[in-house]
Amino acid sequence: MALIEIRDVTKTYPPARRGAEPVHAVREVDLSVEAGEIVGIVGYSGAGKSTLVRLVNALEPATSGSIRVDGTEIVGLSERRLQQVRRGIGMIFQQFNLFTSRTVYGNVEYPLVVAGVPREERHQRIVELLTFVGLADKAHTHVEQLSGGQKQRVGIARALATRPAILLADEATSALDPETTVDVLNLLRRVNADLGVTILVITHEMDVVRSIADRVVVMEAGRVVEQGDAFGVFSRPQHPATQRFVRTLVEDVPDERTVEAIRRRHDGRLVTVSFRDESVSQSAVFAELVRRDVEFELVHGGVEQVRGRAFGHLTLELRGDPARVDEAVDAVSALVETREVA
Ligand SMILES: Nc1ncnc2c1ncn2[C@@H]1O[C@H](COP(=O)(O)OP(=O)(O)OP(=O)(O)O)[C@@H](O)[C@H]1O
Repeated sequence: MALIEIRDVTKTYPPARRGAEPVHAVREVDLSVEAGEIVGIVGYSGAGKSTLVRLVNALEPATSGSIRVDGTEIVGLSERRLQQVRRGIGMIFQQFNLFTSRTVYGNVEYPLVVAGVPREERHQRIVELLTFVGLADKAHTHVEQLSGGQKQRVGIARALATRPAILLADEATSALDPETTVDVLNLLRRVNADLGVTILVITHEMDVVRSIADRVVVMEAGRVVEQGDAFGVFSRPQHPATQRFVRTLVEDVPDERTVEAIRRRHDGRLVTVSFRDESVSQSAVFAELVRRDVEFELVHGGVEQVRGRAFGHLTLELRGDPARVDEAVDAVSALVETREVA
């Protein structure tokens, strides 16, 4: 059985005032998360991501449906039992939510004190955690003196203190600069690989999902509109919301207006080459062109990597002897998906 099983879950908030409509924050969501996975949940603001996370860690009750965490049904569970379930779930936030008046040590110690861990054992655990997140030398620094990236490391150490099986990261890198984001994502990857923690990453940044998620779940207006393994979702996005997200990373095939603009500067034959299979490299495609003396220029698009596999679309202008260009297009079409641009 999956570590987290969400079945037909709906969360409806009552109308804010009389005569207003109720808010359907999460609607009929089905989602399974296997132990050891890193799952990225993406969606624009208001899609229902944070609400879904609050339902999973039982900060709020679902209106209907079933949520099982490690086999325990949490919908309708008593507060006392919910506390036990919550202990198995760590959480990190965009704004870190640390105690600013305490030291790094004090922040990581807090959940251990709450869990009743004796002082000596607490100390060992804190040293171990701070070493793991690379802050052993900052134990006695006040968190307000730390950089954003360091604060999130403290957040991660604190979230892991009681050895949860699940870590929920709600926009955990959204307040960080790109370089620090990479560091924190690398740390999360180690949390997953070395400690076996299952991670749910909630974000509106596709780049974050691309670099860390095994599986992607796309939400819109409270619903899960698409989900699948990361490469599949990135290389063949089906839902318009997913397509919009993927376009934030790589350009799609050119639309009509783009083609018009390209045509103003390029009168050669235009072909879009789509990379959706890691076994074919760009250089293999280019070699087919070069071999036939076909000159080519990249006029639109780009290729990105997800977990080491390339995806994306390149629109090329091809010039040369027409028969050789035909031959080259046939050869390239045998390798990858191609499309003539009218
Ligand atoms: N406590 C609440 N009471 C009423 N409506 C709420 C409450 N919490 C969230 N909502 C509404 O539910 C919808 C989903 O919000 P949610 O915060 O889950 O979205 P999100 O995808 O996490 O977006 P963001 O990243 O902006 O937080 C929104 O329309 C929001 O206004």
